[in-house]
Amino acid sequence: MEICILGAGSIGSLFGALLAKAGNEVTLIGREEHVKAINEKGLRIVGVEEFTVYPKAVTYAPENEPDLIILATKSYSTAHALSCAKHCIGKKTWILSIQNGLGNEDLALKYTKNVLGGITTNGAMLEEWGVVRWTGKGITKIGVYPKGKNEMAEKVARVFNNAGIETQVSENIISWKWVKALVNSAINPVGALLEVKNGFLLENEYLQAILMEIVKEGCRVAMQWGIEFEEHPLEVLIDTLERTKDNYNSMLQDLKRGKKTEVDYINGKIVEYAENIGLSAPMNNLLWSLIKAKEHLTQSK
Ligand SMILES: NC(=O)C1=CN([C@@H]2O[C@H](COP(=O)(O)OP(=O)(O)OC[C@H]3O[C@@H](n4cnc5c(N)ncnc54)[C@H](O)[C@@H]3O)[C@@H](O)[C@H]2O)C=CC1
Ligand SMILES: CC(C)(CO)C(=O)C(=O)O
Repeated sequence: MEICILGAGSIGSLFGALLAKAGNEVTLIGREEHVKAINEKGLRIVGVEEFTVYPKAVTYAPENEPDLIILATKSYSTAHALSCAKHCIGKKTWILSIQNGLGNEDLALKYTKNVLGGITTNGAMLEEWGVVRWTGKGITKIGVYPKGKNEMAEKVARVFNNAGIETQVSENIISWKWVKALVNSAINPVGALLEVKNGFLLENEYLQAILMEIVKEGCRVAMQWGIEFEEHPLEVLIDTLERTKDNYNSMLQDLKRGKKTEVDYINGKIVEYAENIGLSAPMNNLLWSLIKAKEHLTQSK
């Protein structure tokens, strides 16, 4: 399969490397320094598996129209990335988002109806230009966005599974995007504000109760939008905390690096969806504001 990774950073490079290793025609589209390192020395994966591949790497989307574009930028870069790559979104091209947050697939729908939604619990971190650490093996769920399944979703899942990316097809992928967003809406801002590992949020009785109330607030919004959960978000919350107890969450990592976070596309989106139907989401609103304030604090240092 001919695949473009739009936003080849941590998770995008990991998926691109595994897909290239399995013989797919992969083009990574990413930052100049990372692209230069890959073209000079190849893309090296360390951690869960260790290998080096030599995929095509460019800083600008090529003219050819791939079978699949994997959207792997941070959510705040999605709109710009799609506008830069619109010339390679052909009639046969499908776009799959493996991003956290809500709304990325809706942005892709502005360019094509061929959109797959996705979530992944694989972990990846760019260690240095050209080198990505696969920090944790997880599972990936994909499906026609917002709901449904078709031959392309099944085909992409086969290609991913053949490449060692454990993948399941869901007929209700939007519910899984919401489950991930609800879990992130609790773990990420609270862990970021307290600057603690995910495991502390689980062990501390006060914090566990607060996280559950945050998730319940988001659940009420989701259900008003007709979202039907295949697994209850509270169960996924506890499972995630147990599975990632040694992690500093990505929002805290972004703040530590003085970077923007994805809070606008997690807690911010939950507030937006609530207000669109006349509800309020006060806990998400408070966390959204606190993280925005902390972004200003860390970016001004
Ligand atoms: N890193 C991880 O373990 C996981 C990340 N995710 C999600 O996946 C998404 C990506 O996360 P990371 O890979 O960690 O972020 P990252 O910041 O490591 O990678 C994103 C890359 O996109 C590039 N980019 C931005 N705009 C671009 C454009 N217009 N054209 C080409 N490249 C562009 C950036 O330079 C950056 O290298 C986020 O939504 C994140 O929440 C989900 C699961 C796990
Ligand atoms: C699941 C979790 C919370 C793992 O840390 C994550 O997705 C993140 O850090 O963004």
